[in-house]
Amino acid sequence: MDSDLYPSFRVLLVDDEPAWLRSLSLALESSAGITNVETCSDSRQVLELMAQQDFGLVLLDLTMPHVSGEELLTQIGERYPAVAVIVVSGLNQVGKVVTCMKLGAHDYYVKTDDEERIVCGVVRAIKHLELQREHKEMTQRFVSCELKHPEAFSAICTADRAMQAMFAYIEAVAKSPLPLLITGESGSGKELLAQATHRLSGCKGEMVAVNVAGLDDTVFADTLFGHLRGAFTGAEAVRRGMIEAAANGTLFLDEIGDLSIASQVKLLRLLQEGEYFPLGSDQPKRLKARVVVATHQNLEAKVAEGTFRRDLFYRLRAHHVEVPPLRERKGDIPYLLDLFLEEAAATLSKKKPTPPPGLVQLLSTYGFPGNVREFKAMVFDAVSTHKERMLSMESFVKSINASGGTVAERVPDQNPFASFEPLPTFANAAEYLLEEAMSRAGGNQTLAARLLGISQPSLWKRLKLTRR
Ligand SMILES: Nc1ncnc2c1ncn2[C@@H]1O[C@H](COP(=O)(O)OP(=O)(O)OP(=O)(O)O)[C@@H](O)[C@H]1O
Repeated sequence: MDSDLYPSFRVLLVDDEPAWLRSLSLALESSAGITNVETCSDSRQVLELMAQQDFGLVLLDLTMPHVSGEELLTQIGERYPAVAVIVVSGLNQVGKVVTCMKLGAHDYYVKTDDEERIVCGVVRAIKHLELQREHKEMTQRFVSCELKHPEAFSAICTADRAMQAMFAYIEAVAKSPLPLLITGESGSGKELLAQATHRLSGCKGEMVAVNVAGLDDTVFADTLFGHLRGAFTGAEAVRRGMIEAAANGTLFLDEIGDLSIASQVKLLRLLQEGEYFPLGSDQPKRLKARVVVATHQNLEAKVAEGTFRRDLFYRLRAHHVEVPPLRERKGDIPYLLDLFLEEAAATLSKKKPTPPPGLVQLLSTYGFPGNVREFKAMVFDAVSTHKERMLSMESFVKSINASGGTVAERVPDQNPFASFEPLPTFANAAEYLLEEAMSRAGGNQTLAARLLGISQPSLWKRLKLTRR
């Protein structure tokens, strides 16, 4: 990109009249030095162009053949919420202006307006976007810095770099009024992160958690919005909704990926309009809570298959963190083991047991489909049944085998045989592998078998063959 171009992002002018496009680009350049401009006279090409280049601002005509300006405005708003759109139309109608502003237009000008006015509006929009980009960059810079409030994350035990970066991001966006989406596998710690976000938000109210999975649409509306007395048969008293309970605090909606389409519409309207009606009331109430949502589902895939609304998805992921599964942060295993041994011993009024040598290595070979929750339950189970000073490996091996014994995927970065010339024979390679596994497992056959992803009898047979 030519650094002499202004602004740093591209500005797209869309109009079916090439003469108007030429005249407007000339005015932008001569009056305001705006040179980073692209023009497009075919509305069908707009989204394709936007997918290819970094546009920050679009000047959009409304009445065009093929795709109308209003339709484009909607699609740009959905796909590129950070891009500002200024409508420049021949239509001088208040109704049109209101519709466009509702669809998310940044500003509206009539073509007959003084050209200078339009240029000034574009300059203002560019300044606004530059500030926004600067803010975003600052936020990203925060991510690499140390935490200002590590105590907010004290309940989350981790030494993982990706987790630390996520904490820094959460610190940077915790005070934002926009929603935060927390994704990650079940049991990976999403609710703990929601609590940390609430603590950092500085909000005086409570964090109110609602698990929306399995709520039918009426129960969802009643739970969130509440109702007046007599709103429906059986509504004998006023019910305060969870939104009100979370006023000046955080409304945490868990399992958002399971929300029915009808309830998705209600949630979208709540976020768009910032107000809601308790059932049976025609008096709107304001949403005064920060909304944080979580799911273990892949929302992008759900949007693609049509079971989650695209517009709601974009609204919810104004800020987004993805919690890595435990198998991708194995370095946390010894710390979590120590924490859970301590917690289990305290809960069960026992002395904290010593973990057997090789336990961390055994656990590192396991994929933990249930993540930290599963690990915690495993440790509590082992501590509750143990009798000696040293914890037995047996309970862990049983738990792993009972869950199907998934061995974590371990693909070496490089083929270890790539540099061999000549190649070892199959028997030689197997022998070296067995020897290495036994040495790493400290002679423990159960562990060595897990390291190799084979059963213990199968390991025993192979050892017998090689030792002949
Ligand atoms: N890093 C961690 N340190 C200590 N405890 C943790 C950690 N991560 C998770 N836990 C514990 O694991 C359990 C599950 O955590 P949490 O409920 O936050 O997971 P989740 O991702 O919200 O699960 P779900 O998707 O099922 O709602 C809780 O008991 C929590 O305290």
